[in-house]
Amino acid sequence: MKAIVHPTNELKGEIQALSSKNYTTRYMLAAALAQGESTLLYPAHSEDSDAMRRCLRDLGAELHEEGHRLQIRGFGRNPAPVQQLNVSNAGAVLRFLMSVAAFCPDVTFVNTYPDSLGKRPHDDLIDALQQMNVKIEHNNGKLPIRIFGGAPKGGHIRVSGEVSSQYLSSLLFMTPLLEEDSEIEVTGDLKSKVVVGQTLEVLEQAGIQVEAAADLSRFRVAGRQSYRAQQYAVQGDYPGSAAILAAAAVTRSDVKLHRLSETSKQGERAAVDVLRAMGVPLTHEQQIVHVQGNTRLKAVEFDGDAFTDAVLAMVAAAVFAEGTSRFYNVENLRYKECDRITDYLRELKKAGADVEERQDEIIVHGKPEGVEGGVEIDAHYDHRVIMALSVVGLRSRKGLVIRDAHHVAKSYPQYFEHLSSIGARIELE
Ligand SMILES: O=C(O)C1=C[C@@H](OP(=O)(O)O)[C@@H](O)[C@H](O)C1
Ligand SMILES: C=C(OP(=O)(O)O)C(=O)O
Repeated sequence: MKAIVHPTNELKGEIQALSSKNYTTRYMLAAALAQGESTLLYPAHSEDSDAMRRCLRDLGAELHEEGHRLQIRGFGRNPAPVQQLNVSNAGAVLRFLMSVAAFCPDVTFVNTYPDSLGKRPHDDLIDALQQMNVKIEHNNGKLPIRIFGGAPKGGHIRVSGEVSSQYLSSLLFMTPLLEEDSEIEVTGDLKSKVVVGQTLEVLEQAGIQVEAAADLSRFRVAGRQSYRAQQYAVQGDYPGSAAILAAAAVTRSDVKLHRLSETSKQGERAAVDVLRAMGVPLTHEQQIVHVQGNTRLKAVEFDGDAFTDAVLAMVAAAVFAEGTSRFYNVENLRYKECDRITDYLRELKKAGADVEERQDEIIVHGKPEGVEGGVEIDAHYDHRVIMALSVVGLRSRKGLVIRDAHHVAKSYPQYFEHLSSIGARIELE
C-alpha cells in the first residue's frame, strides 16, 4: 500500500487513542502464565498483538474474544510442546516468548521478516537463557532461533541491558515460575529503563513479587510463584498517539486525543512535555490531550531514551522548529524495525529536512518555512518511520508518497483513518 500525504494546513477533531501495545502484550502474557481464566478489556488489535494471540494459542492458551473483551485461559508453567512459533515482526513478542519457550522441549522461532526482525540482535537474551540450562541454536544471535528447554534453572543470572530492555523484561516474566529463586543482575547501561517499570507494574497486578533495586540493576525473584488469573484494562497508547500529537503540533490545529492517562507509566507520555517545551499550545487534563497548534515550534534538547518509541515523531515535529534540536542517548534506535537513525534520517533528508546523525544522537536543524517534499519515501518495514514521515508530509510543499505504508499496521492499523478523520489529506492506494 502507498500512502500519498498531501500538504494540509489545518487539523481539527477528536480521536480515541488506540490501546497500548506494550500493556496488551504484557497482560496477554501474564494471563497465559496464569492457570485460570483472565480477561483483558480493550486489548490492542494490530499485527504485533495478533502475533501474541497466535503464539499464545499455539502454546496452549485458550482465547475467546468478543467486542472489547478478550478472555484467556492460561497454561501456567506448562505450555504445549509446540515445535514452531511465528512472531511476525514483533520484537517484544519474540523476546518475551523466548523465555516461555524455555519450558518447552524444542521450539523454533522462524524468520518471516528477514529484512527487519531478522536483522535484530537477541544475543544478550540467548546468553542469559544459556546460563539457565537452556540450550539454544541460533543464527549469530539472530532468527531463526531454536530453543531446547524443559528444565530451566534459576540462580544468579547476568543479562546485558545495553541493547534492549526486552531481554530483562522477558526474564522477569519467566523467573517467578522456576523452582529456584533467582537473582538477576543487569550489566551495562540499561536502555529503555522506563519500559521495565511497565513490566514491574503488570507483575505486581498479577500478584507476582519482585524485589527491584532502585536503579533497576538487580532483581530478586522468588521461585514457585503463580500468576493470578484476573481482569486487566488496557490503557491508551502513547507511542502511536505521539504521531497524531506531532501532526497537530506542526499544523494549525484544534485536536483532542482521549484516553491518555496523565499518570501512565509509559515513557512516551513525555511526548506531551516535549511538545510543550517546543512551545506548542496544549493542555493535558482528564485523560485528554488538547493541542491547539499555531505552526510555531521552538527547538529542544532531550534524552530520547526516556520516550524511545516517540522519538521519531518528536524529531518530525522538530523538523519545523526554529533552531537546532538534539535528541541524545538514542543509540538503541538502531536496533529496532530498521536502523531508526541512519534509515530514518535518509528518508527525512529526501523529504528536504536538514538532519545529522551521530552514533547515539539525532540533530535537527529546523526549517520553520517547511520542506520541499515531492519524493517517494521507503518505509523500511517500520511503522514509526511511516507515522513520522506522514507528519513531515503534511507540512511539505509537494506532499510525500510513503511506499509500503501498510506496515503501519504493526502497531496502529487505523492510523491513516484517524489522521484523515481530523482533516489530513491522505490517499491510500
Ligand atoms: O518492552 C516492550 O514492550 C518494549 C520495549 C522497547 O524496546 P527496547 O527495550 O528494545 O528499547 C520498545 O521500543 C518496544 O516498542 C516495546
Ligand atoms: C520497537 C518497537 O517494537 P518491538 O521492539 O516490539 O518490535 C516499536 O513498537 O516501536
